Amino acid sequence: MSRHLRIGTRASPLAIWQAEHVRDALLRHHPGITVEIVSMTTRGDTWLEDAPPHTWGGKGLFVKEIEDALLQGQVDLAVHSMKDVPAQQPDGLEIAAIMAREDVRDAFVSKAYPHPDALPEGARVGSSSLRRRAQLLRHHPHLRVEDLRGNVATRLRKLDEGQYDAVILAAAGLKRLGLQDRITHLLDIDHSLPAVGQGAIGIETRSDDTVMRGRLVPLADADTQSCVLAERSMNQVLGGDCRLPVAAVAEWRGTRIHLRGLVATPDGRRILRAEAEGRDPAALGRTVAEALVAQGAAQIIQDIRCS
Ligand SMILES: NCc1[nH]cc(CCC(=O)O)c1CC(=O)O
Repeated sequence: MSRHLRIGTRASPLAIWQAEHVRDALLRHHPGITVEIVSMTTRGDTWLEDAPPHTWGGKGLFVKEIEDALLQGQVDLAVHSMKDVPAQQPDGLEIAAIMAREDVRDAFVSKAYPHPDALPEGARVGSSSLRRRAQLLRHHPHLRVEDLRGNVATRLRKLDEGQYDAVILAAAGLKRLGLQDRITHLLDIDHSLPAVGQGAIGIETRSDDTVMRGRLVPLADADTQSCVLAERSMNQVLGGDCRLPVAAVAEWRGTRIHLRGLVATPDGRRILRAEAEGRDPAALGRTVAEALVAQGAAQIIQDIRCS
């Protein structure tokens, strides 16, 4: 039983923060082990072409290389933002633990404008997410939503340089990096329904590594895990991933999980919504997905895939 664990992660400052967070929790729960962080560059990090993310092709742009390292035994764990993790893991791998969720909301960041309502006609808002674009345009059709890529610091720098009047980022990333002061306004969940898994950190291992799975048990947060499972179950039925305008957020309400889901056209003109409550996360996800499909969600997703 190895006492030296290697964590595979992307190299961005946020990914490193998350890997260190997992390392610190492992060291707290398992005195006597040592942990090494192995950072690697993924296709999602190096993509430079001027094509919108939903056309990049292939799911899991940010996780594939790390999963390969895990399968080949070069690392023992992989730490991901659950938002970037596809619905299905490759054979032999599984998400063994999901940690307690950070703020699930999207954050509006701007120097001149306190709120999206204050943006003038034609203002440039940076976001490469079709999900954020659609929901913003729904209420503010007069805005110009423009592509914005790079890690959190890069996106803020592009805002500061004046390339945009505002940008939208996950609150979780800003808070983890100590950049919460940059948040101008936290977007209400009903105005910007978050991405599936947003704000949650997942830890992936080899399915046959029972020792590692045992060590991860104390790091898991059962409430977050069931919420993210409900969101992912909805997404799996829809065949969605983080590049599509699909959103979902689940939360516990007493003894039941409440799940809200959304599918939109990229221009925000059509927004389908469904919600339900239940105790079984997977069944709840399917229920909400089926309610969206009944409203035409499958056709919207199909149209985007083929465009
Ligand atoms: N798509 C990249 C990505 N993956 C996870 C986060 C934020 C952290 C999180 O949601 O856990 C981000 C950046 C962003 O959307 O602002």
